[in-house]
Amino acid sequence: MSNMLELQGVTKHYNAGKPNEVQVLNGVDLTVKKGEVVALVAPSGAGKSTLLHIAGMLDTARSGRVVIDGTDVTGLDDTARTAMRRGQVGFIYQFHHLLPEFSALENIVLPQLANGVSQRDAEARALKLLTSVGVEARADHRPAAMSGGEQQRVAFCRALANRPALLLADEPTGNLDPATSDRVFEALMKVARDEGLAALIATHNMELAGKMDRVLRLDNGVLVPAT
Ligand SMILES: Nc1ncnc2c1ncn2[C@@H]1O[C@H](COP(=O)(O)OP(=O)(O)OP(=O)(O)O)[C@@H](O)[C@H]1O
Repeated sequence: MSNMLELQGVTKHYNAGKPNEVQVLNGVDLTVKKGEVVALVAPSGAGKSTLLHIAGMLDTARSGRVVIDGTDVTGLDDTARTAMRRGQVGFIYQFHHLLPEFSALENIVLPQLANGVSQRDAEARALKLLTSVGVEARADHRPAAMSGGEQQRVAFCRALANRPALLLADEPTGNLDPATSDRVFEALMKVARDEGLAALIATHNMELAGKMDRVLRLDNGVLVPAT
């Protein structure tokens, strides 16, 4: 299996050099292979979001290397990083961030149109994704007319709309009740498997973490296998 995401010796400090300096990442090494779903667990404030932002090129490390699908993105300029992110990375957050004035289907179609896909192909892809997570009956609903679990499944479809190779998720089921969280997670795993994604999923839920291929814990700024 090929490596989709590699972090080598990644460090991150906030307010570097100031009295309120916070050292969050102290040399993170990580490899996620194509088709592998990895759980990231840690107490609140340990640096999970920081790590996901660096892995997804939304933030930069102080030192170390980030390699996505064989490309070292560490030294890329903003334009190249944005292009790489749009093409390769899908994000899901705790809150869905769907566009409120558009339907579920349109929320998944729009990022594809922005990427040059035809309306017809974008709609076909959107419907296929909605069907695979069991919310195709809500295709014409706006986010406000869907349940939290449905909204989150749509957000998941949107993250996958442009066929990213890497999925990064920050507490994707953190806002849902346990039964809904399980359902959304099962859908997420199924599609991740079907599409051969590499995924790094931060969660506080150890039961869900245990269903992934590997569980890593962020401990004092480094990643260790969770026991
Ligand atoms: N822009 C910033 N400036 C200064 N400190 C920051 C900044 N962003 C995050 N931090 C600090 O860095 C640490 C890690 O934050 P981060 O959001 O990555 O943690 P987390 O593990 O995702 O937490 P949670 O589970 O609560 O979301 C925290 O102590 C936080 O206060």
